[in-house]
Amino acid sequence: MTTAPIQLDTYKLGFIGAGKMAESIARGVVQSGVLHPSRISTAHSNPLRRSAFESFGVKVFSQNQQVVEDSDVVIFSVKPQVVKDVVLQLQPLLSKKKLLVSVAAGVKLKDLQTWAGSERFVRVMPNTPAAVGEAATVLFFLCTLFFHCACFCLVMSLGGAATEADGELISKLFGSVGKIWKADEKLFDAITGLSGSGPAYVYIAIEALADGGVAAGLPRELALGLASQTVLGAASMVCQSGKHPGQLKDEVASPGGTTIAGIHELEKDGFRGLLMNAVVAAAKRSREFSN
Ligand SMILES: NC(=O)C1=CN([C@@H]2O[C@H](COP(=O)(O)OP(=O)(O)OC[C@H]3O[C@@H](n4cnc5c(N)ncnc54)[C@H](O)[C@@H]3O)[C@@H](O)[C@H]2O)C=CC1
Ligand SMILES: O=C(O)[C@@H]1CCC=N1
Repeated sequence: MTTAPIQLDTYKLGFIGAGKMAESIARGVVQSGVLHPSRISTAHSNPLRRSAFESFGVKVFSQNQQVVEDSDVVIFSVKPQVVKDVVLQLQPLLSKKKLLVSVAAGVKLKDLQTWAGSERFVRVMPNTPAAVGEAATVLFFLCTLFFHCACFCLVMSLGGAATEADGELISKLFGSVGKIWKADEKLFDAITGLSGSGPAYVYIAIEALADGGVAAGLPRELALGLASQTVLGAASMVCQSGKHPGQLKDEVASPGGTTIAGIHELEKDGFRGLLMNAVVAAAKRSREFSN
């Protein structure tokens, strides 16, 4: 049975779970111009959550069912602990005409498809810098085997009812709020521990760098501005220079200078190991969410 294509220029997007991740995606998508806010909806009973979305033109219903009925693409953005109940509750409305997406950490695609009674499901691991168009997003979807122009095209994997066009739609949507990658689902826990949770590690680093500036005598506002711009600049150098971060680090550390004195302190206290441990621990926690 062929899957009805979703019209790129008219489809409507709904979020089940109007929280921080949903808001970040919605803000980024609207900011990018890919979707007008009138084509986006969600539902919440909390006035603060409602006004957060209504403030940039998103329609806020009172019930999840209304969101599903109003949407062609439905993003499940509730916590992993509740996603099963939420999908099961909405299952009667999740027709094959709708493209379903989950951003929930650790929840496996096969389980999502079972609960939804639909294989037209895509797993996505974004992060909150989507709100400013700088997300790191990874996609995984099972796609049907199909022949295209007499050549054989095996996209990702077999068995799903998501189509290549569905994958292109999701790639365009999340590509509008940052960079996208595709990866096998078995990597998703590690991906979640690194890029899903990673912004929080960097926020702590920025806060600590600013505290260091204050400890060295800087006014708080100047210290925070310098810390955040330094991290933004360093990340931009890695993304744009094509150089390895180790080389970029060596380019800053002058012999007998200030930087190597600071690096020595970091290395003495296991800075690298601490960051590695954070990613590994978050990936482990993500694995705990799967059935
Ligand atoms: N916050 C982040 O940086 C990231 C979050 N995620 C994933 O996104 C999902 C949401 O995470 P957050 O936005 O951080 O959590 P959140 O707690 O900010 O948002 C979840 C929202 O769902 C609502 N909710 C709870 N039960 C509901 C129900 N039955 N029907 C409708 N809404 C319901 C809650 O009131 C809350 O507003 C999680 O699965 C998480 O793993 C993925 C990547 C990054
Ligand atoms: O902390 C969490 O569980 C979510 C998933 C990745 C980032 N935030």
